Amino acid sequence: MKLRFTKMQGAGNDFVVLDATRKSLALSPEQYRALADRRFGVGADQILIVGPAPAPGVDFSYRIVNADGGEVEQCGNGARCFAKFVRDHGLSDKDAIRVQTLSGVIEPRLQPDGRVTVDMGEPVFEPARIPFDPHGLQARPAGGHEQWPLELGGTTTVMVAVASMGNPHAVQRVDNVDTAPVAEQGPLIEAHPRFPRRVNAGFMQVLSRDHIRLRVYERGAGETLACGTGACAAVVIGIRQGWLDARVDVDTRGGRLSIEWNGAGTPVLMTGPAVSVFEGEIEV
Ligand SMILES: N[C@H](CCC[C@H](N)C(=O)O)C(=O)O
Repeated sequence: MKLRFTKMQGAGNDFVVLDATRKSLALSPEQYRALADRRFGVGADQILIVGPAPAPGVDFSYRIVNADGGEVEQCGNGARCFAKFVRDHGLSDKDAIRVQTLSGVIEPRLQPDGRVTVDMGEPVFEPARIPFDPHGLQARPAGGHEQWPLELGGTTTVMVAVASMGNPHAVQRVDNVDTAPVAEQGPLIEAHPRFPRRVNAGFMQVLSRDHIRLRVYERGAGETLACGTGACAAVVIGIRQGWLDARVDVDTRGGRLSIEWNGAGTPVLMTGPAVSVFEGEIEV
């Protein structure tokens, strides 16, 4: 099958974007993996499939498939690229675009400076809704801002806090993201049995109450240069732990994301770049 695609990136998290607004697309996990392959295909962390409005009151749908071929619930950097894609391709002239994802409706808004702000909805912290199985673990400190001891085998136990932005995140605070054991611990956390749907593993360095550095070993993609939902998860966790204020700049290896959260009952707002790199055609 010949496919037209747009290659995009948001803070270095890169995507193959497919337009399924006029004609539905049903690719297999193998075909998605082939598209994402950085040697034999286009290369991407995720594939984004833009579809028509599934219901009144929503402008589009948008599906996300990780490089490993698995479909997932949400993608923050992808949401910004989605919004730029539909504007660049004349599919919408709106500034604020309501889009249905597997984890609900989100609303990216194109800003005059070219960045995109996304209302990512409210974070979730209850373990069962992450999902995370804390059975037999003692949270520290007990109470609303708990961290959990996660055994990684051998003598290594790390303290993680968990959150969902529609997709699951386990975040640990580290002294320096440059020396954090992302390559060693990332895969162990991602596939840890206490996360029945696996998990994105975040490593957060707190520089000040409004500035952090972050690396994320993503579920189904490995370490990416940036993770939008990971930045949201790290900030809301940092706010609950008392380390951060409501507005935080998140420096990732691929660029800066700005996150705002004003506490329980309010949505997380994420602002960052969205860039089209090239258009192409490929046989899959
Ligand atoms: N790997 C993620 C999906 C992509 C999220 C990330 N690229 C973002 O910008 O939020 C997961 O399996 O939940």
